Amino acid sequence: MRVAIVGATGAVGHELLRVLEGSTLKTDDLLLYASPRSAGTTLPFGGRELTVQATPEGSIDADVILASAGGSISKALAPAWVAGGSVVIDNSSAFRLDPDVPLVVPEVNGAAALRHRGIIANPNCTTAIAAVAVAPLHRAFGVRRMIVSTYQATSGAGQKGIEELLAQTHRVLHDQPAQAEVFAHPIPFNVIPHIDTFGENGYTREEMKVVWETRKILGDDALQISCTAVRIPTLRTHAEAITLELERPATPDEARELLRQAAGVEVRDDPAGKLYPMPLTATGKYDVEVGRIRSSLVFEGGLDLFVAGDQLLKGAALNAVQIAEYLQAQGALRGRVQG
Ligand SMILES: NC(=O)C1=CN([C@@H]2O[C@H](COP(=O)(O)OP(=O)(O)OC[C@H]3O[C@@H](n4cnc5c(N)ncnc54)[C@H](OP(=O)(O)O)[C@@H]3O)[C@@H](O)[C@H]2O)C=CC1
Ligand SMILES: N[C@@H](CC(=O)OP(=O)(O)O)C(=O)O
Repeated sequence: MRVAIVGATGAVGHELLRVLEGSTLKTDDLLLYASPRSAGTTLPFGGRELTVQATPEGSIDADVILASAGGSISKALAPAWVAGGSVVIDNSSAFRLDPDVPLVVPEVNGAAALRHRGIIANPNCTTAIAAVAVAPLHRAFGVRRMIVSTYQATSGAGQKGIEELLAQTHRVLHDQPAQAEVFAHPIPFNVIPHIDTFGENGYTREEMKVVWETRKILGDDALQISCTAVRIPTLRTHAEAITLELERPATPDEARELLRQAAGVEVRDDPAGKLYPMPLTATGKYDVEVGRIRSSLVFEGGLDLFVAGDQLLKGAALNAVQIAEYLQAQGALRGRVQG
């Protein structure tokens, strides 16, 4: 099995390398690609240093391509990768809403991946993290309406987001002005309700991704969703407050019990013991933390919860590798016959 990572030097790319090292995916050979400026640099994998190459224009000789170099690269190059016989698992938003492209969170709708035509899309990070927590509740109680407020880490904007938070914080602490480049405003000691571009309905694209992509993953176009997406000055891991109106009433105990059995979820819910989801505890974890589970004061029989999930893992790299692992476990990912 030959695996390639396109965007290996980025925030998601680094995590792809780490996740692959511990993965059950049998990787005989790993090829690393990035922009021409990274060509010749090396990254550690399996005790060796692998050399990064400039991403070629055409096909790549790999069975699986894990793409995390942005939407424009995926849009331009994925058709050639597929024509060359590779299965592409794409972290960008380029193909997520394409009806011919499965949008997959393995714990929720893994079987959809089997219907791919060469490309499988990895969801938006905020969406994937919410889906892991909400899908079991949707199956059991039927979610009618879902209201989400997010607290998104700076690494959601990639490596440059991390660098901007660190550099600006240093400047602010030394009484120097912080110049915003990556984010719309200085991010240290601030929260910014603006991620991606604003649409005509007043919602941002990040917020609408949560609406569109959650419906596709849960296979429920009737689901009513509203989201407010906010950038906060953390380095890593997105948190989300989620309110659910349910078709069939659920108690917090029923929800906790259900979520304890759910794949990819860690119930962390003992407020008296100061135990609840937080970026500090969820960072580096494969499971999404879910807690603060309580009866909604607004929707009778509904629920309020708080989740925290490492968006570079479950929101990107881990989910992508889990899709490949799922395909392999189903016998749907065989090494190509080399000609
Ligand atoms: N960060 C996150 O939390 C999440 C990100 N994603 C998606 O994953 C993708 C990558 O994001 P992220 O890792 O954060 O971004 P980064 O900015 O950290 O990394 C971007 C990567 O793309 C490479 N790249 C840039 N331009 C080119 C080019 N012209 N040709 C080939 N490679 C190029 C970069 O290489 P170089 O180092 O050489 O510039 C780098 O490896 C995006 O589509 C993003 O939307 C999805 C979910 C979550
Ligand atoms: N937009 C997300 C991360 C991301 O890259 O999302 P998408 O893959 O949908 O563009 C954030 O900034 O936190």
